[in-house]
Amino acid sequence: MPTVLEFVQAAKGLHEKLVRMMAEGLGLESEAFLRRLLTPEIRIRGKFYPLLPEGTEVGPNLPHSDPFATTLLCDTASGLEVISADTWVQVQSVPNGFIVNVGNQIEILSNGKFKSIRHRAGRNENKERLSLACFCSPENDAVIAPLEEMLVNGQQPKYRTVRYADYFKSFVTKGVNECKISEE
Ligand SMILES: O=C(O)CCC(=O)C(=O)O
Ligand SMILES: [Fe+2]
Repeated sequence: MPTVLEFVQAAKGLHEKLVRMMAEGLGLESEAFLRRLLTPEIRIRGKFYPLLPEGTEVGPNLPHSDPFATTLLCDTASGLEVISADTWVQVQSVPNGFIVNVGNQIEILSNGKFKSIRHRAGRNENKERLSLACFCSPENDAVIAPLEEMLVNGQQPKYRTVRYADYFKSFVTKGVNECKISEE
């Protein structure tokens, strides 16, 4: 099998395993999220961040949360930043490992128990950086809404019901920077 397809298959397996563990972590049946996401769709995107001469002006890296279910990211040097207590914190690159972002779809399904992390991608100040992101999405026709199991003890849904393809279209139209999860 070609290497890229093998990689995508492995990423899909890891995504499914993680999503099962997340459901179990909330005390739900292990398939509770996957049943709603239907067949996961995986897209990969590579980005190269060159080492730039000192003083080079670069545009801002847009803060955003990923519109997918999860993002699995590997990189060759640190550069991703996440917001923590109103401060941007650089995420340590993990050699031969993945950084896992919870995406908006898991936040919605869990009715906000899992937070889709706000992040921005950047260069490393000291060396060039290559990142490879695996975006793991629900199927286009998947209907995403807070799971009924999350609406116990009077909990109200914090997000409206969306069809994934419509959600994604709105995300792309508005631009990552302008979208709030509940509006997307
Ligand atoms: O290149 C990175 O570090 C992450 C890129 C990213 O956040 C994205 O493509 O959504
Ligand atoms: Fe992202």
